Amino acid sequence: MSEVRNLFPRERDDLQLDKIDDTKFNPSIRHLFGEITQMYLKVRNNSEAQFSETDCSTLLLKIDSALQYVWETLHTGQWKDVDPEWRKLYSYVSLFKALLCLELGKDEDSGLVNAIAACDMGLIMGEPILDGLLSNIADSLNEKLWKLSETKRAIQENQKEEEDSNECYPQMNKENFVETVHVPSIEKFLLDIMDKKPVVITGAMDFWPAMSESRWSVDYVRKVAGYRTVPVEIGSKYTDDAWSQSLTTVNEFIDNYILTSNATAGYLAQYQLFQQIPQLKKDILVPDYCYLGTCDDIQVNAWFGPRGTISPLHYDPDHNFLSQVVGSKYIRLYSEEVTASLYPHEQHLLFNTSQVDVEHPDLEKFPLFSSTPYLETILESGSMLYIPPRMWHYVRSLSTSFSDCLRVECQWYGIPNSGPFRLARLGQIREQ
Ligand SMILES: O=C(O)CCC(=O)C(=O)O
Ligand SMILES: [Fe+2]
Repeated sequence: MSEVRNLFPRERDDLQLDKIDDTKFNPSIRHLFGEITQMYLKVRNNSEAQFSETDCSTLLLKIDSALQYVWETLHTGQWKDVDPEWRKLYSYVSLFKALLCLELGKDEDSGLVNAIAACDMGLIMGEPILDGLLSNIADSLNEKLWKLSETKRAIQENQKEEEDSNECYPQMNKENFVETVHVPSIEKFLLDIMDKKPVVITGAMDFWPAMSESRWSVDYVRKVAGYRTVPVEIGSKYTDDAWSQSLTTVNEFIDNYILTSNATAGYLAQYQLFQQIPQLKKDILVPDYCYLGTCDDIQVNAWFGPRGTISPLHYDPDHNFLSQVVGSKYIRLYSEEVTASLYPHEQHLLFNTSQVDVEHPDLEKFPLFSSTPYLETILESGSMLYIPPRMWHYVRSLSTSFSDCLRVECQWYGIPNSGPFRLARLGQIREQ
């Protein structure tokens, strides 16, 4: 375990605390942070004689109250307005907590699991610090736990048997099919496709490591990320009242929602998993089409879930390359011009989402919907769907599915789905 412990900064200077502007904090939290930092350095330098187990527990209490205080601040007002200094503070305190968890856990699995959870909370809620240190620590610990569990693990079957799923296939009309193009040239993409129409692009993912020998099996995801904490959406769609979000480990998510038929859907949705677990990013190759815009900010979001997840009809501001790695999805597309016939929500946080349940529309309430033209496709593993900015899309998974969505020119248009996770979307973050 000492190699993981060695990843934690040892000296005050190594912590680069000068990069954090603590004048943004009130005196009590500044004082608490100073105290915690000092204690962390003592623990890190292994001054066992001076630092007993009781001291460690006291430190943990201080750390937890600091985290709680910062959490409150992070959840006040809109996510986009949160001062990055508070997020950095959250990351530092999470780093200190991770070391404490290892110390208190005495190298038992539970200590490692708690340490990973601390790092992940820092990654989800915080700002990157110290060159991705939280990510590196969590990655090393995950690998350790995976190796430890290998000896205990019974041979597990990889995939749940998918029951005969014909009835979940939609009735489709050939005339509405989205055009399919096999690896279009850059010129063709630029002149005929970009900003103009959606197309299914085949062949562009053939060399993705993620696609080789079905690399992205459930077992692989467990290996790379099993013990990592991620936000998941619970409930079939984010417009439902019963919809909520929770934080869970990838292993728990797989056990409870992917490998078990569950009455409530769980969806690891629109999440920047690759920022949190950069190792997974090596498995995908961003296609050249993504570099054609004026902006090179490419965001990769993961969508991992069982059969039956639904993303209600909505639009996003970016060019989107929805790339299907595992399984298949039914997708319906409507152009921006027909927006009025799609009855967008009036609530300001949902203005980019239609009120219509696409496959079971209430035509008395939404009469224009039935005659509104659309395109549709079943996106299969190995294909990517180009969705132009502001084109409406509805997505339902037809099997266990893993998609990566590559977004280009992500800009803040006030569209509320760019929060730490989609908590921000429904205004569940308290307004001041
Ligand atoms: O795959 C899904 O469930 C939704 C995908 C989506 O909305 C997007 O990539 O923008
Ligand atoms: Fe979308």
